[in-house]
Amino acid sequence: MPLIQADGISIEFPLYHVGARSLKKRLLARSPIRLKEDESHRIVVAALRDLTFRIEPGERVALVGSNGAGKTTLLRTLAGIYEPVAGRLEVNGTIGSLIDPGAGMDTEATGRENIILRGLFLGMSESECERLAEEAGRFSGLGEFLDVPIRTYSAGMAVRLSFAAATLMEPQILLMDEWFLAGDADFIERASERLSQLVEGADILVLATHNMSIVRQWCTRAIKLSGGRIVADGPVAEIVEA
Ligand SMILES: Nc1ncnc2c1ncn2[C@@H]1O[C@H](COP(=O)(O)OP(=O)(O)OP(=O)(O)O)[C@@H](O)[C@H]1O
Repeated sequence: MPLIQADGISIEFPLYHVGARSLKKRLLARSPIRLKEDESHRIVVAALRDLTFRIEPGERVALVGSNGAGKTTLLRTLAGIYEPVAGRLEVNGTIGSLIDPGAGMDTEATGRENIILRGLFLGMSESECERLAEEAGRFSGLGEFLDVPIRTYSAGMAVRLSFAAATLMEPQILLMDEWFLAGDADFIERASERLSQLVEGADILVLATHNMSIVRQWCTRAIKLSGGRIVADGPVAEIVEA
């Protein structure tokens, strides 16, 4: 059964450039909450602090909170990109991740090659992968750029390809950062039907966003983060003011 269970998870990022004692002292004096010294005497950013929650099948969860609250860090942690320094995280189910465009892709390979590699990794046949790559190319509108290395893509082109790649599979758990919902109007219009299918097909949605109308439209529950902690968790109507 798809499920996310987090028990007291914390994420810290070491700031390697802070060597000088005077700078350390100044940083710690200014921000005693988010910045701290770890046991190896490194200054670290406490990005997520002691989070405990459980997400069951059928739940569509919005991660809300101001800039730097920890939303993207939590999404990346659920995707397995970051490892908690403390606590226990269990994520059961296949994951579809619309967090960082181009993540998990080979930048030297072309868009087509990346789609084919992903399909093969998912156990599809070569001919099926070829067909999906064609379809992804059509859908993303990349045209001849489908056959050039993705390191040459613009940010918008990388989003289009990542979106097409993510919709090739039907994940049980869909993790999404709101800027995947941004982009040029023409693409969003074409993508919206596919996005709805993707969301509807997933057992669990976790979406990080600042856009409260998207939260009301898509989500059933909201987890509000502030300073890396959970400060509220409940039905959207309770957490998000009208
Ligand atoms: N790679 C990193 N190295 C150091 N600090 C980081 C890193 N990634 C995030 N942080 C810090 O972790 C904290 C949480 O950042 P995060 O990007 O998760 O916030 P957010 O809620 O997604 O913000 P926004 O709404 O601005 O996207 C911030 O203090 C940020 O500076």
